[in-house]
Amino acid sequence: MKILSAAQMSWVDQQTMKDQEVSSLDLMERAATTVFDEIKQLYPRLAQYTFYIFCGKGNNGGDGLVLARLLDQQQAQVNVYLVDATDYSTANLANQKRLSAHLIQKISPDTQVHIPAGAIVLDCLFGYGLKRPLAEEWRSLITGINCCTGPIYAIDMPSGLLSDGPTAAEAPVIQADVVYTFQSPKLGLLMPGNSRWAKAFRVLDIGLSRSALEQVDTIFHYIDLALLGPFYRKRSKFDHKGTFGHCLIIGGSRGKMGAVQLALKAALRSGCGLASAYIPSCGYTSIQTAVPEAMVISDPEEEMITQFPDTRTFQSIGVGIGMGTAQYTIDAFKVFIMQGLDTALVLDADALNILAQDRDLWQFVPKGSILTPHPKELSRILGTWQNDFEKLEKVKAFAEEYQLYILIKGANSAIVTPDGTVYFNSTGNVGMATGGSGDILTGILTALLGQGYSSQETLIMGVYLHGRAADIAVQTLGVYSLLPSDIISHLPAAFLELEKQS
Ligand SMILES: NC(=O)C1=CN([C@@H]2O[C@H](COP(=O)(O)OP(=O)(O)OC[C@H]3O[C@@H](n4cnc5c(N)ncnc54)[C@H](O)[C@@H]3O)[C@@H](O)[C@H]2O)[C@@H](O)CC1
Ligand SMILES: Nc1ncnc2c1ncn2[C@@H]1O[C@H](COP(=O)(O)OP(=O)(O)O)[C@@H](O)[C@H]1O
Ligand SMILES: [K+]
Repeated sequence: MKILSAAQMSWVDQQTMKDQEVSSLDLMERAATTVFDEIKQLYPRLAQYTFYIFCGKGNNGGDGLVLARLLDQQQAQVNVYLVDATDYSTANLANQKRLSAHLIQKISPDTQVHIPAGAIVLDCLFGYGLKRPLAEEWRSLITGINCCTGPIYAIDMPSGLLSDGPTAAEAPVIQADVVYTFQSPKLGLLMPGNSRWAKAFRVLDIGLSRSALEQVDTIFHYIDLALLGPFYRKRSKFDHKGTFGHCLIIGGSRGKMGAVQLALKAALRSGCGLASAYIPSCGYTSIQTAVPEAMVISDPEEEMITQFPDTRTFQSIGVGIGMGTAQYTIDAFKVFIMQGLDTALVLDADALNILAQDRDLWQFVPKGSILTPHPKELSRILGTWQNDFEKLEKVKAFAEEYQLYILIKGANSAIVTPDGTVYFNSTGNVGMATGGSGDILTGILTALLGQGYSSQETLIMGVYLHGRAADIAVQTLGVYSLLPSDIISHLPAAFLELEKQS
């Protein structure tokens, strides 16, 4: 799914009116009705609820006015607070007239509101039309709304949050529990720094012109199952273990051997033909026992890796998890990386930490390799950033300079390719915030790369399935109790969904 900017949304909006011969008013009715359907599903007995609907002067406010009419028709208690203006949009004005006047109360940006307990707030002050951060005069209204005890649903965007650029931490912005955004996710909804304003969002299909959506050119994409379908490979009857690659996980140190176990199990659940590990010798028995399907080569040293194996017979190599940064390991890793390998690697954890200490090493990392840093590892590599948008630019520049694929891990993990394309993940949940989740991802990615998927395909598919397995798992286990190993045990269900869709 494409992620569109405000300007692109506006263009698609205009094209839709032409292509489908509908008016702005029709489109607004359609958009607001999709939100109304969602709200009705959440609160089937609408007549028992009170809604506080805050409307601006543009089309986002127009959506709010339509919603107010639809809710009023279902006997919900409706209170509309409309910002007083002289320049309402045409569709906004038309919808004011279609609503009983006694429901509307005019307010100004500095009005202080008090929302009673139990009321539901619909935020329709500003959508993608917000051009710059809201001025100070809006603070009292926004703060009043944010102080409500009930849920806040934002229409299209939380008001005050910019769709395409950074919003200052201290800016007045609505803190939405759920954002119902139209047709395409907006960048502002995906950035971790904006999470207190957009706690969750849902993309609602409002039937905008397919051909217009296809024509829009963007570097930003949102990963869904449809994106994986075209490159997912079905297996044939005569395939054998040699077809699916021999993957190697290099990592582990005394006390951190579990990382390698998790990665191996995840690799085996992700379809590799053969899986091997290279580890310090203290882990030999535990790995052989815990993962009988895997083969183990051990370093002469007990506690840490002091030399790297000959990797020429492996189709893919994942390096760094649980590996530690003992000087012997650092020295051995440097020799390994400086030999000039011709296979793309999956580099995580301590492999990244070692590389981060010596910028001269990056030139030796094979082109097309995959880096999977979490935020701390990323800052060790790139230094600091002012906001998520600047972080993304820094990652893009680095990915291009060294021709690498970089995954910025977290909620809505972002894949950045060497040509500057960015894919945001749509799966995953906070239950994954437990040590070990990343080791599993390394296993999945190494297995997919070894099966011949390109680095880009590996990342799109691996990151999606990793999160999807966790999403399936939390349906029965919940976010508090989810263990990284539960992600592995639910990988089959995630793969089955993909198999069915393809
Ligand atoms: N295809 C679509 O995308 C559709 C969009 N619709 C709605 O229309 C919205 C966009 O409508 P508009 O373009 O009218 O924009 P908005 O309603 O988001 O806001 C625009 C108004 O806010 C003012 N404004 C912008 N920045 C400001 C600031 N910093 N301080 C004070 N005022 C500011 C503008 O001058 C303008 O009057 C979408 O977010 C969505 O809710 C739907 O009604 C129909 C379908
Ligand atoms: N709140 C969250 N929502 C979605 N995914 C998450 C969340 N927190 C963590 N994850 C995912 O879990 C994994 C954690 O990786 P990482 O921090 O490297 O863990 P570790 O190294 O301890 O195994 C990443 O893939 C990340 O995207
Ligand atoms: K809004």
